[in-house]
Amino acid sequence: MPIRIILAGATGWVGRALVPALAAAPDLELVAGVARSHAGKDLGIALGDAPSGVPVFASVEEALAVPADVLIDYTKPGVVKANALAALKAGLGVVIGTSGLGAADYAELDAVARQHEAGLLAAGNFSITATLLKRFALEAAKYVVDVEIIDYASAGKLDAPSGTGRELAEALAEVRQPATSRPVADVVGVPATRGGAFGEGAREVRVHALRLPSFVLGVETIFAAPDERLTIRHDAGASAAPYVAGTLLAARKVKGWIGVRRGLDTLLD
Ligand SMILES: NC(=O)C1=CN([C@@H]2O[C@H](COP(=O)(O)OP(=O)(O)OC[C@H]3O[C@@H](n4cnc5c(N)ncnc54)[C@H](O)[C@@H]3O)[C@@H](O)[C@H]2O)C=CC1
Ligand SMILES: O=C(O)C1=N[C@H](C(=O)O)C[C@H](O)C1
Repeated sequence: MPIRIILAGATGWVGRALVPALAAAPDLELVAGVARSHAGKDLGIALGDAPSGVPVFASVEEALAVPADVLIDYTKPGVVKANALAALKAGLGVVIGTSGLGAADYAELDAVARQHEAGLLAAGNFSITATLLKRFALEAAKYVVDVEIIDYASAGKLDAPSGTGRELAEALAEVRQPATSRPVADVVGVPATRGGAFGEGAREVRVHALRLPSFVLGVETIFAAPDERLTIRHDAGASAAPYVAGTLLAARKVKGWIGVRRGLDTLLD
C-alpha cells in the first residue's frame, strides 16, 4: 500500500515541484494539499493542470480529516510548527522543509513526537550537495579550530539565518573546538557586526546573514588557521528541483523511527 501524503504549501515554489514527483512515485500517494488561497479546489486545477482528484484544504488541521501517513511541510516559518504539532498528534510522520525553526523548537517537537510514537525529519536543505557541505564541514571541524558562516539569500527571505545556515551552525556548535577569536563581549565598536551566535561560549558558531537581490541561497563555511583558510560553499540555483529527491526519501523513511532527526545527512550511509 502506498505511503499517503499530505502536502502543506502544495502551490508554492517547492510544493509545485513535489506534486508531479509524488504523482510519478508508485510507492507514494498524494491524498491532500494545503494552500489557503486555493482551498476547496482540485490541486491539479489549482496548479493549472488537469484535475487530479487531490483536494486542497485551507489548513493542515482540516486536511488531517483525510486518512494519511506523512505530512510534508513547505510553508512559512510562522506556521510550520503548528502544522507539525497537529500532524504528530494525529500520529503522522512529519517531513519539514520549511525554515525558521531551531534547536529549542525541535526539542519541543521531539517530546510531542515521542509522546505520540511518531517520527519527524527536518532538513534545512534537502539538496544532496548542500547536505554534503554539512558533512564536509563537520569533518573539517575535527581538525580546524576556527569557523564562521556567511549566509546569503534573497532580499525578500523571511527568516535569518536560513534553514541551511541554522542547521549547519547548530550542528557545528555541537562538535567544534573553542574559537581563538576575541569574545564578542570584548569587541569595541558595534558588536552586532560579529553576527548571530548559535551554541555556548567559545564553542558558539557565528553566522553573518546577507539579504540582497539576485541571491537564492548560498552558505559559505570558512575555516581558518594561522596562514591558511578552507572555504566550503554551496549555492542554490533558481529551480526547486534539487530538493525533490531528498524530500521524497524522507517521506519514505520517516515512519521508521520515533522522535526528531535533523538533516538529510542522517538518512545517508
Ligand atoms: N529544506 C529545504 O531544502 C528548502 C527549504 N525551503 C523553505 O521552505 C519554505 C517554503 O519555501 P517556498 O516554497 O519557496 O515558499 P512559497 O512562498 O513559494 O510557498 C509557500 C507555500 O505555503 C503556503 N502557505 C503560506 N502560509 C500558509 C498557511 N498559514 N497555511 C498553509 N499554507 C500556507 C502558501 O500558500 C504557499 O503555497 C521556506 O521556509 C523556505 O525557506 C525552500 C527550499 C528548500
Ligand atoms: O527560502 C528559500 O528560497 C530557501 N530556503 C532554504 C533555507 O532557508 O535554507 C534553502 C533553499 O535553498 C532556498
